[in-house]
Amino acid sequence: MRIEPAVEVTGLVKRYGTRTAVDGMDLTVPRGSVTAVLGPNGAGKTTTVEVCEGYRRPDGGSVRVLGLDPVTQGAELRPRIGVMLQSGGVYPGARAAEMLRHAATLYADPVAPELLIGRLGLEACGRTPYRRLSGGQQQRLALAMAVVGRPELVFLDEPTAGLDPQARHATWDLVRELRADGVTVVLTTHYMDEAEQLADNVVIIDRGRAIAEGTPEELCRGGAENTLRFTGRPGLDVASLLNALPADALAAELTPGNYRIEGKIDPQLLATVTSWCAQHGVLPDRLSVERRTLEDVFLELTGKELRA
Ligand SMILES: Nc1ncnc2c1ncn2[C@@H]1O[C@H](COP(=O)(O)OP(=O)(O)OP(=O)(O)O)[C@@H](O)[C@H]1O
Repeated sequence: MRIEPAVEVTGLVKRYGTRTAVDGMDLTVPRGSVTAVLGPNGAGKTTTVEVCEGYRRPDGGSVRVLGLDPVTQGAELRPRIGVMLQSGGVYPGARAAEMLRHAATLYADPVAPELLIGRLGLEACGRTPYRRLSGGQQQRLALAMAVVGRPELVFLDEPTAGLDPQARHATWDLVRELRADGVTVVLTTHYMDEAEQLADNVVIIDRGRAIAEGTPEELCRGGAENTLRFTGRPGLDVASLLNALPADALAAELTPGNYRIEGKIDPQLLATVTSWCAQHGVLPDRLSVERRTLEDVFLELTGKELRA
């Protein structure tokens, strides 16, 4: 028997006036997984997630969330999902702890609000009105609100954007616990390490469609196993470097001053590169042999860095 995915988006189209924000999106989120949706600014991540949450009506295609249509069956769906929006949706004068306690009363079997307040380091701001919380505190409160009802499925839109490292790790731990409890998590993120750390499944989207999907390992497996990277002055003569390398090697200046060589990276190739650098008066300020990362895959597929 086919186990129905938590989210199944097929051929989704969403327009804002004449602008097509989502243009034939296919997205499947298996139950119990953490799925990270990665994409450059404006790729359509938030719009896709908002359609799944029932906040926006699709202009085409089909969307099923926990087997339900978010538009026509929203009332049935909403109590079963948790939503953390990028911003808004909150009365600015309400106090943090009151809001969370109130949210908890709306559910049959909520998580104790005090537990979440402790876990997310919000103890100091329980009596603070929402509008006076720092950006990071507002975000952690939004996360607490999203999970307080013990949802089956949680949507987190850039949950750790702008958080300090401690709050970021607290958020990651919470996501791992949700997953261990069988909760399905869909998160959008600009952080590759977040996707690598948390996601079972990564979907890369660009210009309103999914362009690649798989586990982080699967996505990184294609192409060369190792890369050699170095940082030097921008605009080095890559064609000349390529001439010095074995025929099957690739070299590119990925972003100004950041060079990458792919191929069979062995001690001989390393010596060739450093000798080329010496001949051209280049002292790399960083030189390393690394595995291909999600960032590389992303850059190859979209031609863009996540954060410009
Ligand atoms: N309410 C709106 N009205 C008009 N255009 C919109 C609206 N919301 C989004 N857009 C446009 O739709 C496109 C997709 O936006 P969306 O916010 O879904 O992308 P995103 O991938 O979440 O981007 P980001 O990473 O910057 O949050 C963008 O071109 C954006 O300018």
